[in-house]
Amino acid sequence: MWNLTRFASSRLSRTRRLFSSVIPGPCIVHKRGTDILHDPWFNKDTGFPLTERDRLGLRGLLPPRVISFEQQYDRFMESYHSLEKNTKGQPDGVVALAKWRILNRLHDRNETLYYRVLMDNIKDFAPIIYTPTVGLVCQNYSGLFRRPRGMYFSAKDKGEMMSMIYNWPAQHVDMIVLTDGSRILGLGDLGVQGIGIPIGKLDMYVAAAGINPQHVLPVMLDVGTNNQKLLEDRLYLGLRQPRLEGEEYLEIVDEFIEAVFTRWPKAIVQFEDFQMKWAFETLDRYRKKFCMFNDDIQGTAGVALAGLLGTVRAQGRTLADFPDQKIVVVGAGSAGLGVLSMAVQAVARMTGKNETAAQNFFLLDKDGLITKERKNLDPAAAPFAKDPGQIVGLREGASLLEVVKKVKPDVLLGLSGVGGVFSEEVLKALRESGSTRPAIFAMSNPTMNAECTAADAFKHAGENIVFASGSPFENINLGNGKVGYVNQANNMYLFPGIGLGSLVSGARFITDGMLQAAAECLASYMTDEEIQKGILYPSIDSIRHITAEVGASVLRAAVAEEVAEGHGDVGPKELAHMSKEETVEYVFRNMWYPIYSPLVQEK
Ligand SMILES: NC(=O)c1ccc[n+]([C@@H]2O[C@H](COP(=O)([O-])OP(=O)(O)OC[C@H]3O[C@@H](n4cnc5c(N)ncnc54)[C@H](O)[C@@H]3O)[C@@H](O)[C@H]2O)c1
Ligand SMILES: O=C(O)C[C@H](O)C(=O)O
Ligand SMILES: [Mg+2]
Repeated sequence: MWNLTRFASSRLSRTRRLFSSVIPGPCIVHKRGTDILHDPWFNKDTGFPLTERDRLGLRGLLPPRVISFEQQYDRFMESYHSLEKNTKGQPDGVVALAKWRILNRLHDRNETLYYRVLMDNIKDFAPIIYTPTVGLVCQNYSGLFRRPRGMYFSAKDKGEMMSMIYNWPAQHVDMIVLTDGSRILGLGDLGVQGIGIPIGKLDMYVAAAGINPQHVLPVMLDVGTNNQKLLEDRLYLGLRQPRLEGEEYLEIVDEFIEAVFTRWPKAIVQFEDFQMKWAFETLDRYRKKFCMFNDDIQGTAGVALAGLLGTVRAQGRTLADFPDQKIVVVGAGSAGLGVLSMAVQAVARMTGKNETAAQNFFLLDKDGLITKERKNLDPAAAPFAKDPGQIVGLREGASLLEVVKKVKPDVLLGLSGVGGVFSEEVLKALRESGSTRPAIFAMSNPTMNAECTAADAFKHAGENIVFASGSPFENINLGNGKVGYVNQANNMYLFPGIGLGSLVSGARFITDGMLQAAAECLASYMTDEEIQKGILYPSIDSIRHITAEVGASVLRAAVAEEVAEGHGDVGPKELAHMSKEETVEYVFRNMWYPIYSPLVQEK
């Protein structure tokens, strides 16, 4: 691990020093008067200095007193805290949506202030703009909709996308997160309402990776929905038609991809929350041609692998013992299969044997244990299908409880989207597994879809477990001063660094080596002391720091694999000559930091 000062606290003065070299130079805004006040990219509200009020036609459009950024910040936080106080005792969903609304209003009004409060309070605000509240927002999006954000391409826009892409006001776009809304978290097909996910992911890109918010683009590809409830909802804002399938579907995605990379050839596209068949198909179709990745398959895999390697260390063993871990994966979808392939590749690298690399992994889907006897075995799951004879009595379709009792696994990893499948019996059976420190990864989102709660895990599987969930839970008080630590095993620890590293290296595409480098960086980030306590991932407070390190690892892998073409003034040769520390500094230097930049040139 590199010797960098942790970025644990985000108090402003320290952070400002770190970023002082990257404060953008004066930018000239061509707008005037109320057009500026209504543009969240440039708006400073009461913070416009007098010179800018004079020269941008703002005099008289604002109350006379100029309020400092810090005062504006405090004012927002005060109103946020009074909202917290006033909504105390109300149902969780009502409170969560009220918090989302107040943040969303700021987002729509003043992005600089919004991103500063988000960055500084990421632990409190991530659960609102990201999982779990973003799930509730998507479920209610048509009713909550006030102002559009991002772009919407629908099946009705066929043939028009190349011209539509030029409707986006920014000249320059770095990061695009794209969904078709077909598998939003564990909530299923939410059609056009899924746009909340790309918005939330890109908020994390700004907060964690320091991507300039003027250079991000959330995109919804609306090809219809198969959600009957939405089709019948009079408020539903998407196309009222069943989802396109087959070639018709792919033609829409192809057209969008062509339009995007024609206008912004250097952009990175993150595919998010596509149903499994299209997640794999589109990844296969585009990954060797464009700079894109699928977060649910590839980002999740790296985060899970880092957690699995951390688990071995938490058991007091060395990483060389990883191939001996017995791991049960529940959920054979895009995320579960992504995790398994990366973990099996890691075992194959460690042991030098491909044939036996999958032997300690057990895969279940909604029909139970997947074996070679499975009828209509999905080819993507086939490499992980068990030989029914491998463990006596382990039959095709065995239930999770049977599997846990027979296999006695070290790890139970859930990516099923089904809340509560790690039942009391299953957790108690895990307790009997004989593992020195069993691990439970209840990775499905949002909270109600988690395979079990943190409290149930510690209660039924024992206090000695390692626990991680996809959505946040509070740590568990185990009494006598002992804490059951709750990790958040969420792809947010990797996707911002994968995107950023690809961007600042100017990668032509995103290779397996780059993804592996990201996972290894995250895996090696934690100290032995932290790991012994059961802490597998960094605190979300240090997300910018870990993202810079991940980004730098991805960059170095891109250079090593000769896909880096350079970024801005920095060519591939310069990238290749950078030391490890220099790559981290370079990545930091490329991060945007939310402060008001001058909107007029000094006279
Ligand atoms: N924590 C993270 O970073 C992260 C990342 C990606 C996905 N996820 C979550 O993982 C979940 C699944 O995502 P996906 O893209 O793989 O979905 P998917 O629809 O592609 O796959 C779901 C899988 O779960 C299986 N399944 C359903 N019910 C089951 C049951 N009762 N027992 C066992 N298996 C069952 C299905 O057969 C299918 O194989 C979602 O809730 C998503 O939010 C979390
Ligand atoms: O969105 C998240 O929180 C993680 C993941 O991408 C998911 O689909 O659940
Ligand atoms: Mg996702």
